[in-house]
Amino acid sequence: MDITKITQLVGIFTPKNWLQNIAETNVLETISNKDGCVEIQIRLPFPSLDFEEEVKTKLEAKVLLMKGVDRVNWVIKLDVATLARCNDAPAIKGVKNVIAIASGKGGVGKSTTTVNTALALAKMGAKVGIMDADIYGPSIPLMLGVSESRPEAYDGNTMQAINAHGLAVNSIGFIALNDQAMIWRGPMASKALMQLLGETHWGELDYLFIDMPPGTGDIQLTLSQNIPVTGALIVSTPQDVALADAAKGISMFRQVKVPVLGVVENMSTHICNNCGHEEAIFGTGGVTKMAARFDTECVAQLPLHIDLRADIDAGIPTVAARPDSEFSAVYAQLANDIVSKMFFQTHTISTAIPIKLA
Ligand SMILES: Nc1ncnc2c1ncn2[C@@H]1O[C@H](COP(=O)(O)OP(=O)(O)OP(=O)(O)O)[C@@H](O)[C@H]1O
Repeated sequence: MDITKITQLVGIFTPKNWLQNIAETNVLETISNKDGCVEIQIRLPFPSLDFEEEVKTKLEAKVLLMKGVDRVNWVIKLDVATLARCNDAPAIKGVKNVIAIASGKGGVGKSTTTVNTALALAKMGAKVGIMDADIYGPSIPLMLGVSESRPEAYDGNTMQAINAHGLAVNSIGFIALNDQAMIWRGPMASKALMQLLGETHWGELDYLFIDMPPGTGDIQLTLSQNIPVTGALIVSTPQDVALADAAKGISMFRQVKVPVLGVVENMSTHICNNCGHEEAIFGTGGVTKMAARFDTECVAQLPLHIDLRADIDAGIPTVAARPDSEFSAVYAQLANDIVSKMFFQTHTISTAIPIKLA
């Protein structure tokens, strides 16, 4: 059995991006052969469905054709890389990477996308958290079924994030009750949100999602400038009014040099629960066209469907409630695409000593 040949095959069956970066990613740890069993050890720098489908299956088939090989044993370890933060912002303690989820317009499904994508990533083996920074409607606790919980003190300076469906969660809604946050002036709101981010004990996280307040005003601009993000994901419906605001969101992130990972088209079509008829009630192709105009892409399309709404209202988002549904598959692909895009778009850094944010 020729180990060099297997190493070459790893390169051949590695998807485009992986191939270019194979040396840099050090994906392949060791290959050994004992009594006809080839053991291939892989260390993945981000969770990847593509690896499983595009590399593992094809590679295994080829290796099994080699003389003297009768089985392949895979040892796949996930060791998520810490990626460069925009503007070299200081890290949040324990958090490797931060993804901001934003929308120009309210009510387009930003929080629904956040919880389902975060759950999909956690299912792929990553340690994931969500910070709900939506001062106008902090809905994450409700969507994850923990609206009655309150974070407890971790030490004198920090709060312990709440565990919901395996995600570490904190929300401005836990802290500012009775719509108090909505009436905060810009600087007050930004300060409170930065404090919440820095004074939460998140534990060890590979990815922290930030559910941003909708809009592109002072608060959103200050946050996108100060939160140590790796990338931002925009959510929009295909409706013209939402698209115009989503475009403003892209421009805002670009202005503060935050890479935009793409745009999710939510409520892409309406699927009738009775007859399955699909109708583009908000128009078609809007997000793809707008994204192309802004030199980015539509990364996922989710229909308007009663299950997505009902699951969220019951506090068990679809990815947790219906793991085998077609919606869960779309969220898994979305999670896969954004983490791989982030990895290949920027560079890995060593885990920096965090500086207190607040
Ligand atoms: N694809 C979908 N199918 C069915 N219902 C959806 C879908 N996406 C979102 N919803 C529902 O639409 C409502 C608004 O969604 P959500 O709270 O996620 O939007 P948002 O953009 O975060 O709102 P805001 O930030 O303004 O509070 C929720 O009741 C949610 O359950």
